[in-house]
Amino acid sequence: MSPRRTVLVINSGSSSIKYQLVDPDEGTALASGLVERIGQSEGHLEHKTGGTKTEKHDPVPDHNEGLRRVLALFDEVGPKLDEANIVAVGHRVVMGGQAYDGPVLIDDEIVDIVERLSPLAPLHNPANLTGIRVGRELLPDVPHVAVFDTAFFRDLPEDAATYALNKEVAEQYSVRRYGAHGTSHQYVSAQAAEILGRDDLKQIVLHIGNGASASAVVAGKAVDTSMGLTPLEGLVMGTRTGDIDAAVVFHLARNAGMSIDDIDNLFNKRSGLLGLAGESDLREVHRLVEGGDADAKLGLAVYAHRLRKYIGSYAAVMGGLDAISFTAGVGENDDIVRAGALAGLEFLGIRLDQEKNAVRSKEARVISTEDSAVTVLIIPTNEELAIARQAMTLV
Ligand SMILES: Nc1ncnc2c1ncn2[C@@H]1O[C@H](COP(=O)(O)OP(=O)(O)O)[C@@H](O)[C@H]1O
Ligand SMILES: CC(=O)OP(=O)(O)O
Ligand SMILES: [Mg+2]
Repeated sequence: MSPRRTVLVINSGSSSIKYQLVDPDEGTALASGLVERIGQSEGHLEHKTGGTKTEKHDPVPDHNEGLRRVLALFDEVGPKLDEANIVAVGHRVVMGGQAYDGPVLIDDEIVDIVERLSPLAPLHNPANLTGIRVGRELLPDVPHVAVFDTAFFRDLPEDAATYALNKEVAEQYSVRRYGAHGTSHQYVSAQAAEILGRDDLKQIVLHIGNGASASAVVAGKAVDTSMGLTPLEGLVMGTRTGDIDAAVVFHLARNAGMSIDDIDNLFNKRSGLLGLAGESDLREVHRLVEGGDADAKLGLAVYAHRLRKYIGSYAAVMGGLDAISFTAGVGENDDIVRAGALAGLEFLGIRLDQEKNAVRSKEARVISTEDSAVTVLIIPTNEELAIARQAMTLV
């Protein structure tokens, strides 16, 4: 029997680093963890392996140091990386522009390209790049592979990908809709097709985490998605506005004396649920709602309203709808958000089974009624496994 092969997957994100040591053949994680509160006075590092969890609370100044600590923890607690038979390191990269519809082996040129694309994912690509740089430095003898969030959306139909912006300006500055979270949308839509035993589905995937996006997928191909030039467009998110009239930018620049950077920061980091309710985490928002907080109640209503709007519009884009899948931190765990997103959509053939919706489980499952024309599912995403398997195709 050949020894077990593993892939180290690094998701160096906007505000955290998540990682997994994956067995791509078995589909299991041998170790996983995250670094949070990077740059704050107290950091949080969590490393899980073989049923044990190690936690640290030392400050983590930046992503570079965070990743070094992670690799040191593997050495300290295990599994030892030099004994893990790592055949590839897979890196999540949010923005790959129009160039990639699949994974690529990372060399210096790819590093340059990821850097040049940073203006199109300013919160994500610089952090992804740090992960790649430190990873290549500390693990120089294994191939490193970039798996782009945008790859699944590279071939969106032109009418969905094009903004009604002056053509010359759009072309000169690469302004179009690229989407994001594609690795998750691809993984979850494939799972839904497998569970339902159909490869011709018209389906909607709702990836609702801190960042949140919706996609419309027909027979395995993405035909629309809610994130655009950057991961700011679309759904209401933890701290991001999602869709907003672009004229709000002109208004604030002219009348509130805000600079472009101020407005960027406002839209990306101080808006969404945080801006409406004072909390970005749904668990906190629900706690406030239970206490009678009117801002939190409105925040939650705006959040659900946007989800309903996307479901309706994607049913129209696809000319029908067979399945809706909820995934990511909120989608997998929050029955109130799921019910709110589907409320009043019975006319589309969507009937949520309230009891099934309330069950807590880590398993993929159907939560619509037997007689619902549209099957509603919860499908836990596994971006790390999807990245590991894509990386394996190149090594
Ligand atoms: N039990 C839960 N109930 C409701 N929401 C939850 C629960 N657990 C996590 N969440 C939500 O999931 C979010 C994180 O989702 P995740 O997919 O991990 O996001 P990201 O990858 O963008 O960091 C949290 O901010 C919180 O709002
Ligand atoms: C693209 C994006 O929004 O990613 P995340 O949800 O990890 O912030
Ligand atoms: Mg995520």
